[in-house]
Amino acid sequence: MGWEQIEISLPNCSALQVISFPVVQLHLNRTAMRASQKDFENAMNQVKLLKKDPGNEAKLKLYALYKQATEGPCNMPKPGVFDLINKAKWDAWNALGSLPKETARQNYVDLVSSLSSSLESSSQVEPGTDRKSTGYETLMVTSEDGITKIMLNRPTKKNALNVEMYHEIMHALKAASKDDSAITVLTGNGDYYSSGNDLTNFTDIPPGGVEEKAKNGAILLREFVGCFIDFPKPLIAMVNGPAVGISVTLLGLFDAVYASDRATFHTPFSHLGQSPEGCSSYTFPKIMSPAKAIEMLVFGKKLTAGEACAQGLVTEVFPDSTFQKEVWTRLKAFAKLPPNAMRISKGIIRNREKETLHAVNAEECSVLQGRWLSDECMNAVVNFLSRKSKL
Ligand SMILES: CCCCCCCCCC/C=C\CC(=O)SCCNC(=O)CCNC(=O)[C@H](O)C(C)(C)COP(=O)(O)OP(=O)(O)OC[C@H]1O[C@@H](n2cnc3c(N)ncnc32)[C@H](O)[C@@H]1OP(=O)(O)O
Repeated sequence: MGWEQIEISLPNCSALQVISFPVVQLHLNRTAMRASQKDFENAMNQVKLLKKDPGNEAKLKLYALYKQATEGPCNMPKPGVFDLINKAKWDAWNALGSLPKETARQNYVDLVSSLSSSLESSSQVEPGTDRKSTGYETLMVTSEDGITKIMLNRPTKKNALNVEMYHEIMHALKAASKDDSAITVLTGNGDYYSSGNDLTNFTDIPPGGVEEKAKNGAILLREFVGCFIDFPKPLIAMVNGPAVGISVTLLGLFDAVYASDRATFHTPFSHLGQSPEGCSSYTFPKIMSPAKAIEMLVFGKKLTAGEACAQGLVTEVFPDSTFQKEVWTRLKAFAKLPPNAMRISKGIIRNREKETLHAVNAEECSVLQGRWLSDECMNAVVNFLSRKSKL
């Protein structure tokens, strides 16, 4: 059997997003199959024509089904823990166990067919989603009525923060600090506020290896959190849905946090082999008491919006059905207040803590740099990427 590999190039490429798709010339026994060779070949051609990224989970499933359909059960040695992409592919193939080749072939055809229709219909339902609308790839930034709104705009990825998004948020915050708006609002597009750090950030390892990756990650994170510490105007979070990881920890640096009653607040750092960031090791114990902070940051307790409000992390909770209307009405009223008075008052309240916050930020980033190199962290990332675990 002859076969070759092609790679589909996708926007926002990370290592896992260039998982190879197999293209084969098959010489299969038609009579033994439920899906014919022609169906299988058509399905493989259809994959190449997909206009939207089907996502890593689907790509791994396609890879695994293709291997199972053409070679049978996984017979390769298991890749090492740091070989993230090959390990994710191996895990996906191995998970199919002794699934018969014919069934794998049929499942491949069915999966491609469902992907083709769902990707087509989702692009009809949400035109513009995930597309550049304001010069940003991962954000929608608008400024009106004295309010600059920075909206995280990767709804299909639950607004996970990829490296590009970290850079774009820093850029947007710096621009907002200088524009003529009175207040700045951060919110999410879609059903999530944010699922936190994009775990595929861990996959494209530079020539300097994982150490260099971790070092660059710590530099990026320190600069990113620093922008929140230094932001001079009232900064408000509109938490429209569940929030995870760094999107939660940063809330301690906001001046008001309004949440939908659909929102939840989850910092599963120990589960991920990681440690707190966003200055939360300092702000959370102050906001909610050390014991409550430890429940969240060490034991990964997920809070409802009501619980987060009772503990002081959230300013006020609104029913999801009226969340947008009520909060925007309030924000528009805030934005009419004299901007200089608001900026100066925020400064008096926040400035004396700034030096401490920068020191905490530096320490948290340095600790995390070490954590990212640990087996605990690597295993958690691999497990998520190979779909063995979710929060
Ligand atoms: C070493 C270099 C580092 C460089 C970066 C430096 C800065 C890092 C600083 C911060 C470090 C850590 C802080 C954190 O934020 S830790 C928290 C990390 N987040 C998670 O662990 C969440 C993982 N996601 C999930 O558990 C689930 O997706 C969910 C959020 C519970 C939602 O589940 P669902 O069933 O409703 O939806 P699902 O199908 O899983 O998701 C839809 C698609 O979105 C993708 N996706 C969601 N969240 C993430 C994520 N955090 N990272 C990457 N991808 C994510 C998911 O994979 C689906 O994609 P696809 O359709 O399969 O392609």
